[in-house]
Amino acid sequence: MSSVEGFYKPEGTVFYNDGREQQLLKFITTHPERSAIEGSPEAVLAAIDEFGQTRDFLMNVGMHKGKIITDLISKEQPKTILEIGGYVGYSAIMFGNALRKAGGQKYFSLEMNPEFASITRTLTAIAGLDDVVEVLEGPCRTSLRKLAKDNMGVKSWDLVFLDHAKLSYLNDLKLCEELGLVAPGSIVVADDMYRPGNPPYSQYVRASPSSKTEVCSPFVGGMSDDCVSLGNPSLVYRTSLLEGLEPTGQPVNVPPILIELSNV
Ligand SMILES: C[S@@+](CC[C@H](N)C(=O)[O-])C[C@H]1O[C@@H](n2cnc3c(N)ncnc32)[C@H](O)[C@@H]1O
Repeated sequence: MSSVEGFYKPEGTVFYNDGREQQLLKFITTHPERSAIEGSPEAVLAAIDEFGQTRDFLMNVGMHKGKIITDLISKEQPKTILEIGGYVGYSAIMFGNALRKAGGQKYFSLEMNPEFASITRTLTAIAGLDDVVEVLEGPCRTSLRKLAKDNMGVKSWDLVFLDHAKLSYLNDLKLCEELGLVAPGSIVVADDMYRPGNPPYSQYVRASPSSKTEVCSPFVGGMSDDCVSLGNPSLVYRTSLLEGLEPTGQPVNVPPILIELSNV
């Protein structure tokens, strides 16, 4: 399978955690342009894209969908961004850079795989963003509780980017709501809303407080157990679906609706 010029290699059946992430790290740290890459988020992103285009597919948000979100960051000027699902740091570098340019302060990236978290730390340091981007390693539900407890100077997050296990989006958004990490004024961006799609998530962010309360009744006001979150049914989102291209390019028969933007 060959890649289309400017696009990543096709995804394949096995598409991560098969050694390619370590190969990416080596590719960047031994890159012939290494001295030019140092301290430049744009050059690190270009080198990651070069790997995706010439060596192996990477499950990054990619430059096309990424631009939708960097434009949003420039427009909305969040001070804080929380990302769930960091992988090797592509989105943390792209959005952490946009956050810094917009005058923001803190980008937290939650990643449960220790090897991926370590690669993100190394690549964000090479990009010169280690003062902005902080990686929290471990399952996100543990990290979210830690963030809420420690406060980190941030009560609720201005922008939350969901890009981890799609089936967990809704339960983890509800935990963010319960913990007050998502509150009025927050923007929630959810990736991959067409492929593979996420009907329970989409229905929830469009539902009225009364219908959400009805579903939770009689437990509203109580906290969830460790596994299942009830959320905060009183929150109302203004929601829109945005179109973007996958890093591999867009197959003609797949509608390109990929990102869901929800303002509380
Ligand atoms: C699609 S990748 C993220 C890509 C990244 N946002 C980017 O665009 O560069 C999804 C990541 O979420 C992580 N992940 C999945 N479930 C998680 C969880 N419960 N807690 C933390 N990380 C999780 C995976 O290990 C994987 O690295």
